[in-house]
Amino acid sequence: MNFFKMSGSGNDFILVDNRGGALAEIKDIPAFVQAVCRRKVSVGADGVILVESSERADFRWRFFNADGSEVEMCGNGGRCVARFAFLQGIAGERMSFETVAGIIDAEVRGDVVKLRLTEPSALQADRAIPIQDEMLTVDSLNTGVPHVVAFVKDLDAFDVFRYGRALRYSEAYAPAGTNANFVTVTGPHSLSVRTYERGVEDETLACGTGSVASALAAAARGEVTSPVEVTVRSGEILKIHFDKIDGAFRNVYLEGRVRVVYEGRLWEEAWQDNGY
Ligand SMILES: N[C@@H](CCC[C@H](N)C(=O)O)C(=O)O
Repeated sequence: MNFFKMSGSGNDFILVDNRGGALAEIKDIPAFVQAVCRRKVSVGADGVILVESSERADFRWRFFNADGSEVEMCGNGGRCVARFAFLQGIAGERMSFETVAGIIDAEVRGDVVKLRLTEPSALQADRAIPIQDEMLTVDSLNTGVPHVVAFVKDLDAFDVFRYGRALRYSEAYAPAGTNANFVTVTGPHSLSVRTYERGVEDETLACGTGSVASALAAAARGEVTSPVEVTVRSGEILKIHFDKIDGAFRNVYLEGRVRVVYEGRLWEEAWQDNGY
């Protein structure tokens, strides 16, 4: 099975063109995803992206987190799949693709990809969530997948794993759970963000929809205005553009660099008997 390994600002993915049935022999796709995403004994990735045919857009995708869960959307994965589709001749520089969250428009310019995301949900501000013996105040919104955003003073020293995991499994967000973003505002158009991702169950080096959620939460507080540059854990910068119309966020774009790491052929040993 041929595949690409790509990185969207540090969020890394395995991409397979499944339009011709490359995965037809795989009976349990979530188990396959868990196996190939396992680092050190297989390819290793934060998720797997399957490109399939669509009657409504240039293609449709299925997006799986590393734990095998299939979710509605992924911003960095969406940027990777757009460049993949362009490089593979599946779509031109401007394209649209179908996701569970809705149709996403994308534009590829060299290694920079810009997505127009679906409309975000209304933001719910200042909810106090109990975490062991403390309360953490968060904003929440859905930018394709669910996110909470907490503003913190010392982002480098912050225990993203501990608080992120507690929020992800908090009863307040059950049963779906949530991704959790920790944010410091660094200027009127800039933020630093660290994200604990549901389905990876760890901090990742970048999260596109999380960066967007963070920018919108900061804008709702009047701390930033569009465009917003978000520095993610990898050190790369994601650019977020949006309009704020009567208090609601519209025309939300996510832009940044996408790297093709390698292309190759998966051997069966990549997903068989490697611990799953
Ligand atoms: N990394 C992604 C988000 C992927 C999905 C997320 N882990 C979830 O389960 O909601 C992004 O770049 O947006």
